[in-house]
Amino acid sequence: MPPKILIVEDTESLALMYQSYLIPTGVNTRIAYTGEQAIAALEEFQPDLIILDVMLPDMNGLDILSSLNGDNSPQVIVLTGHATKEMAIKAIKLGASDFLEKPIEADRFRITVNNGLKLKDLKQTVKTYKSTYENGQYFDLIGSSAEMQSVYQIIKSASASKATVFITGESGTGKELCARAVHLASPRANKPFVALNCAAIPKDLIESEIFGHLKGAFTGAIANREGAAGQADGGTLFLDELCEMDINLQSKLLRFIQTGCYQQVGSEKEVKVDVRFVCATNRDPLLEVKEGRFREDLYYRLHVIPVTLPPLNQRGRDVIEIADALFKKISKEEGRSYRGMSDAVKNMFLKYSWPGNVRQLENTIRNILVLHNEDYIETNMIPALPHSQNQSVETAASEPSHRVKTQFEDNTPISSEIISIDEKPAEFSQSDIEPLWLVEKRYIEQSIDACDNNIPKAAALLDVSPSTLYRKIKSWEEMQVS
Ligand SMILES: Nc1ncnc2c1ncn2[C@@H]1O[C@H](COP(=O)(O)OP(=O)(O)OP(=O)(O)O)[C@@H](O)[C@H]1O
Repeated sequence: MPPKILIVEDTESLALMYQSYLIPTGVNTRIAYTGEQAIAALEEFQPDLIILDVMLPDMNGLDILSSLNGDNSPQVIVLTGHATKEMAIKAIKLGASDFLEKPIEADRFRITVNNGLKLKDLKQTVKTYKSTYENGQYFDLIGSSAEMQSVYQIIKSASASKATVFITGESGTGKELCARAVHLASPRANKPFVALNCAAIPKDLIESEIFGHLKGAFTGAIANREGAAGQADGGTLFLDELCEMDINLQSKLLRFIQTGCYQQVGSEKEVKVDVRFVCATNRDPLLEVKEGRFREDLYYRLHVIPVTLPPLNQRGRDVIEIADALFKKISKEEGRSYRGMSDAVKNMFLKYSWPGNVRQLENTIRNILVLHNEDYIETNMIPALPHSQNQSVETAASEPSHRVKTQFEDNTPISSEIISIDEKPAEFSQSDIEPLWLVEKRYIEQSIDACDNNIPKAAALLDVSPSTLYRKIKSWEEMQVS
């Protein structure tokens, strides 16, 4: 795909002249005559380079320059008719890659643009190089265990191809981070990465979320809207919790994957895009196929490069590496300082089973940092961690004190919230027993209520992902319908 260049210049004759200088180089250009048009084009056109006039009718071009700070920001060449040394220094300090004074001669203009594009490529290469497995980290995925290294290896091998990556793994194992790594390792890295969580979007809106809609296509469609497929053109479309997608919509998705073409809701017109698909599920996709909830042909179409993320408790010392990185990151976010953690804390982290995987570890670390001021993490600061199903209750309950302690195999007490079995209600009889799903439903509903219907917040406190709650709510609704 040719590089995209945005020319921001309010004098039409100059803008057209710059455009004509660039035509022989084969780049794709767009003109913005005002600051407002430039800001809209940044979002929509996603240029690799901007030629930016400083004096715009509605704003100063340097304000646009200073708002560009993302990793994938375009290179900027600033143009001015009244160059002062101070302004040049200011523009370079704000991140401009070069500065040209008007009137600009064609060859000089082309060389500067060409250098800017080379710099952009170099920046991307450095970024990819730096992010490729280094110090136990591959892009944003932390962990140097053999299990994770083989995941990195698969992503690397598949990076140049457009083949679909199918990620499976328990909730909280990092499927979304993995999908981002697939995108960042690929030649599409500086194009959009669009993530869509199929479980979090109501059934009747998902088609329009993926394909977009025309104004008036359904009640509430008050304007035309581009869907995720259109936004991801040239880049990567990540379909998270894919197995939750309605079976009827799966056939439209299959067609889209096969042909790259789709129709917006309410439109007959075919739209063609170039998208790489990455999808993820925490279900067993073959079981979903077997039970008729997931189309077999779609499964085989998508299941080209499978990546399985291991549960955190199968990644050896990764838990320490991730905990250390998260302590550093979250302490900064919370304005706390962090010096390190004791060996006893590391041991606890290594022995605990982490049923909620990295998400649970992240929540635990935030809890510690919010509730304690100390910068060195000791065992008494770790909150109570829930038992997972594979923990033998007997082991814990058979302690002399009849206390359920923790899941740590050395039975180290870790919390002020240790539950005493002796404290359970004495008169609990068979008639009090309710179906487990009902108890869970009531508890989740109460939790959502307590969080003023804020599902993501309730999910964080319940230590599950929001999609888990959306999925459960959906299944209860379906039970009511049938
Ligand atoms: N290897 C890792 N290194 C650092 N952080 C991680 C790693 N894996 C996951 N995380 C962090 O853990 C959290 C959960 O990760 P993510 O959302 O990618 O999991 P998931 O498998 O997609 O979960 P779900 O299936 O519930 O949607 C995120 O905040 C993510 O940044």
